[in-house]
Amino acid sequence: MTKNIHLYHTNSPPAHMVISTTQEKSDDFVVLYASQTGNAEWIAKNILQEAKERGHNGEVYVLNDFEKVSLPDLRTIIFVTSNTGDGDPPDNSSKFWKHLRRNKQKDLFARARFTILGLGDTNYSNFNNTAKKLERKVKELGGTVFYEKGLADDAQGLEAVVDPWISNLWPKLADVCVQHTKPPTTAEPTVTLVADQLKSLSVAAKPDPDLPEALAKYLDLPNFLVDHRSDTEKAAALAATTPRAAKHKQPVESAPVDRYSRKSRRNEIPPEVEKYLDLPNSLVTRNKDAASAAALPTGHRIHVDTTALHAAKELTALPRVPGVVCRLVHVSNAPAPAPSTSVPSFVQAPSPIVYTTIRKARCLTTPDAVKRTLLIELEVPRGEEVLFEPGDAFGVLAPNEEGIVRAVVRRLGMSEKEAGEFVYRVEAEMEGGRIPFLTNTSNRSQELPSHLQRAKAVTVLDLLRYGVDLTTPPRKAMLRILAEYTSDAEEKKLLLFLCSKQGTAQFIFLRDQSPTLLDILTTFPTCHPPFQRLLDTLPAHQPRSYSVANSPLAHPNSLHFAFNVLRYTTAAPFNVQRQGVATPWLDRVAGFPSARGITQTRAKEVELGAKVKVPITIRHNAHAFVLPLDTTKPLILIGPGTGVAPFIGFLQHREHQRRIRMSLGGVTAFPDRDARDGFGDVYLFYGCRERNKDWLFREEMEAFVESGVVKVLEVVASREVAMGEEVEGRKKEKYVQDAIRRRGAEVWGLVQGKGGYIYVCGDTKGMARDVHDALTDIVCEHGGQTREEATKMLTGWMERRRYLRDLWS
Ligand SMILES: Cc1cc2nc3c(=O)[nH]c(=O)nc-3n(C[C@H](O)[C@H](O)[C@H](O)COP(=O)(O)O)c2cc1C
Repeated sequence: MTKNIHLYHTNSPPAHMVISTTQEKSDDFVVLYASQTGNAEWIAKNILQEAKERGHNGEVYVLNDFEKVSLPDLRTIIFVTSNTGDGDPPDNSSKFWKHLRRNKQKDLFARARFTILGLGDTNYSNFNNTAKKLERKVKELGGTVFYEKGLADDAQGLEAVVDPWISNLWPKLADVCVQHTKPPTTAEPTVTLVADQLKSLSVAAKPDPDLPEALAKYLDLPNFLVDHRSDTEKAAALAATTPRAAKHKQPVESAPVDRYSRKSRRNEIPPEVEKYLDLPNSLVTRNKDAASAAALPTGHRIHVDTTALHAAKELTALPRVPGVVCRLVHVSNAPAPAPSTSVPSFVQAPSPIVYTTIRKARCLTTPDAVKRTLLIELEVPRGEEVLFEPGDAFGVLAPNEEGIVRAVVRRLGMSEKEAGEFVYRVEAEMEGGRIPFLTNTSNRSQELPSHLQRAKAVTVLDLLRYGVDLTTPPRKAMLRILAEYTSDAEEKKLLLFLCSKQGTAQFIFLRDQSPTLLDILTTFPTCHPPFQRLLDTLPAHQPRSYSVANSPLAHPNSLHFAFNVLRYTTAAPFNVQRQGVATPWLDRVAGFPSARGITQTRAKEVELGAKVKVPITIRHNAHAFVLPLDTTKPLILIGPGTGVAPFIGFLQHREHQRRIRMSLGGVTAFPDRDARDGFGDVYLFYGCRERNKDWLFREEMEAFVESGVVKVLEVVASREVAMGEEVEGRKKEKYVQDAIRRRGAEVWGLVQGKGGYIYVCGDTKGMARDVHDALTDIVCEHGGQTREEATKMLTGWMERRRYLRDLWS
């Protein structure tokens, strides 16, 4: 049902009777957002909340809910949109975009003044394509821009653009939209630093046992903040500045240890109680994880250079403290959840979750390869139907690592019982003077972040395992919230510094260290946020997407996929071990030995039978990264590393199509052609580091060449080439784009002469751009076009879906 939001002052005529003038202020506004992984949603809701605090009336909707407002009647719109795929709009705006494509109303936005905040990533060549496209479209349909769009870059940290863009939005919004109440004075826009307080931040000389060796040499540099002081020294320094805070920060050495304190009670059961534990109805439960508690990860301390903090007299441009949104309500009569390996029901997936089993796992690289790549074959259970075609992807719903989950629980001071047995409901907060997002109070749960809206009976452990992202570096808003719960004045100041203008460089430096939530909490030991407050700002935990590497014609009930196991060490001098979420989990559940003890050769296969369940959700290809229907079209497949995985599916498919046609005696979908001529040439460009270590799918590729499915296979190995090495007077090829350039005349002939299709798949960092440049060169050289014409031609191929890319970073 269409809901008309109020567009005019109460004594104004209804919208459809009013001829708008550009000067006239609208009574309210809407924020329309599209978000794939939650950033745009979070920002959109925060914009609305702050606007309300500033006296504006407004509402927020996901773009696919556009029918809840009447688009032609909207007067002031703030769009916030991210991207997915190759500059494509997020899934939750697909209906809206379809509506725009079909729309016949040329003046759909004639009354609207609008602005756009785009969230993108410069690792992708179509940077912020959706925001740019949206702006063009809304202008075409009559909309006028009231504030220049902002294009934020996730590669640099969204905040660098988002924060100033939002700050500058307010006066512009006030020009076009009525402020019904006077905005309250915003709390704490600036923190003034007292010189004396800053002294306590200087570096002391005692080495920190946690400090990576490589860092030691920096310790004597002024202002490199690694705090080596003992707790006594710290407390003394603190007492000198803030007597109240010092009370909370007793030096460990001098504090009497109260073994019955709330804190020690959690991990230690007094011996006198121990003997009663096995009695039925004992009030104290044995902490089964007590023994392993010591083995939980402790988190890494992050490092911050405080030179700029010392130089600053004040901290400015601090984000406002985000509003309280989530409340955790204990559902007292709910039964404790049974232990389960299934994904909790509150988790929303784009398609129904299917529990597959791992049938086979194979390591595709040798133990000395730089990356470790696994191929996993999942079996879809009988009775479940998973329809897919080569080029589709699916999401794996892996939980956050259990050790990190438990360590966060411990760090937040929750007991095992509170976290694992108590059942909670996540509700939208109603109290504390918060201004609700929605005027219609009947469906308050919509104010919650989408990923928590169905959390009606959950445990804290399940929220931490499947609900929230614990590994993405924190947003500034998160640090701002954490500052509110930090008792030590120095730590608090440092948190505020990191979210301030003066701390911009250090915030970027912090992101480069890829800290997890646990690392942040470890770095700021006096920070004790309530768990529900973290729910307000932690991003949604996401299924991890993988391309299907098989054809349903070859393996109808299986899904194969290949991936690099993500484990790495951060750049020197930090050298911190990090790992991804889903790939180490898959590595473990697939039954391989741990990464440290890799012994298997690339040939080793693990047959697992039906032991392990992997929950998946199919994501159909929104951007048509699938084979063309006409099999006579030539294919140019470019996929270095695991980017080749979908092409293995393509080629299996082609192989089976050929077999089927042959077995039918050459009867094709195009009866005028003989089956043998019914398939276009296939060129496969593949890149690896060293052929004998990480040439993935080597046997398969060679077999495709043998059977004639692939006409040309080019394999380029980047680490087999020394700097500037030449062969026959030419630079030796290192990357796929080098081989593409060498075969430029053929590529041009296949695409332009025979209507061929180009597919590019893989990691975006540079590769997609380099391949794009090589293709531009080919069009110039072999097609006789200028660079500008070549760029236009490639854009045309993209629009006609003859040049397709499936990229990730
Ligand atoms: C699979 C994937 C594809 C993406 N494609 C693009 C792209 O083509 N262009 C771009 O500017 N940003 C791209 N991005 C970056 C997102 O727009 C950016 O990370 C944004 O912050 C995500 O916001 P959201 O959580 O609201 O979806 C992509 C991100 C992912 C994960």
